[in-house]
Amino acid sequence: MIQIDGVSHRIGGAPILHDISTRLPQGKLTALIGPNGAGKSTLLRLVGRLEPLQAGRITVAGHDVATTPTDRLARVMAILGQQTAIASRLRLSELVAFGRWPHHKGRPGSVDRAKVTEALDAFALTPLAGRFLDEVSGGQAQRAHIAMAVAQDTDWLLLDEPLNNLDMAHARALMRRLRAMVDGGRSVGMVVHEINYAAAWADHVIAMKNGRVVAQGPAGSVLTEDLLSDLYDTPIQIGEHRGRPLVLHHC
Ligand SMILES: Nc1ncnc2c1ncn2[C@@H]1O[C@H](COP(=O)(O)OP(=O)(O)OP(=O)(O)O)[C@@H](O)[C@H]1O
Repeated sequence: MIQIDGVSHRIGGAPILHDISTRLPQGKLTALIGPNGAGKSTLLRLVGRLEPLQAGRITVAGHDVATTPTDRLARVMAILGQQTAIASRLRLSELVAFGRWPHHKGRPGSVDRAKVTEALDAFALTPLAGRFLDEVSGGQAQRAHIAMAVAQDTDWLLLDEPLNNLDMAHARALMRRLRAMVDGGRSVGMVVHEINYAAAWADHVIAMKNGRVVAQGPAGSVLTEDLLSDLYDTPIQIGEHRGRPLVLHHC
């Protein structure tokens, strides 16, 4: 479980997160939803220690993110943030291989190479493995970054808007893969904008607005017409497709 207790955060003096307490359950796919600027990325970055905690406490599978050594934490949790500032003169295979660093610390072995090959294959990147990042499309680069996080082979995987730039087929393939990882015992937390991906695949949903958690629980209990209409300040209807909620908001 990821436990978040009393987390508040300011950027340049401006309050961004207000006393957030929530949890991401173990062995589930958790979707963080909410309008632009709600604080989803900031919260995920604090969990993934991409930003230092200012107030409150976060533990990941019992490891306090404020005090656990980086190499220990990197074998428990992989995080892919929204802004990835990685050198573009890097081949896709090299980028994905970075995911193995916490395991081999500079001396990759056969298991590390196998995991990289597996991750490249899983995201249909094998034919592009020798290309540089600035020689592939936005969606292909996005898949390579996700493959890097998956290659890290951690119990927890945190992804900030991983569906960005992905076409329908690759988005569905990613969600199926994340679902399979969760069904195999891993835990996933992801920021999702396209609400129907949360509706179709998430077990647990955390809804945020104005730096606060406004609802949390099983997908079916959070993805209701009233709650989503309030959350996004827009009229939303909920239908049903194959026993899951289908969110209608296009007209
Ligand atoms: N570096 C920064 N400097 C100043 N304000 C920031 C900075 N980063 C984020 N913020 C502000 O913090 C708030 C929360 O941003 P955050 O990116 O966490 O929201 P979000 O829910 O992930 O939004 P989105 O869906 O648009 O990605 C926003 O009001 C944003 O403008």
